[in-house]
Amino acid sequence: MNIAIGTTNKAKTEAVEVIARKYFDKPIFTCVKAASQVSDQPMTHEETRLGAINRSKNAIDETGAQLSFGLEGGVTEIDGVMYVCNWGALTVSNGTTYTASGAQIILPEEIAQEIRAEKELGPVMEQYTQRRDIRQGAGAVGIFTQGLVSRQMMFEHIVSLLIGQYLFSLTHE
Ligand SMILES: O=c1[nH]c(=O)c2ncn([C@@H]3O[C@H](COP(=O)(O)OP(=O)(O)OP(=O)(O)O)[C@@H](O)[C@H]3O)c2[nH]1
Ligand SMILES: [Mg+2]
Repeated sequence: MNIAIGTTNKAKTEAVEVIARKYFDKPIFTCVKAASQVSDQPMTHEETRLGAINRSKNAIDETGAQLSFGLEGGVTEIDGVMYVCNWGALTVSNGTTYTASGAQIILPEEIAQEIRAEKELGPVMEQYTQRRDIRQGAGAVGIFTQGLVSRQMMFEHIVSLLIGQYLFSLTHE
């Protein structure tokens, strides 16, 4: 099974590879920097979801794979409180696209203010933690849960939701 992943971010590619290996026979993964066609810092659920969908569609177009995953992180606000949010999309070569969203967690106000000032969360987290490339490791979700939930774990859950929908469709068409 040829599987495309619309990113080279390790937290995302590892999440897809760990879960997909459980359900597909000898999967072959191709990671491409697929365009999200949304801003580098999506600011709503709608924009984050669209970024995931676009990545999955662009990645399958670029690779000719049978399945393709797009994973996108963003933020959203409820009553003035900012949350990090996450969306995934799985596109099948027949054109069907499944979507699912993942965990959301409050961002400290000092971080939220930086995002409202149009900075990207990844670099803001590096500044906040004085650690490089948080975005490919623990992630903001990992930092603010004291390591209980890493960014990869969070994306593994979304990938399971996507593959589950795909497997359900195979038995209920
Ligand atoms: O450290 C982080 N921990 C997180 O939990 C998290 N969730 C979102 N973001 C950031 O929001 C922007 C869009 O996200 P994003 O989907 O484009 O991710 P990314 O840029 O890291 O990877 P990619 O674009 O190479 O696939 C990027 O600045 C991400 O760094 C996070 N950064
Ligand atoms: Mg990005």
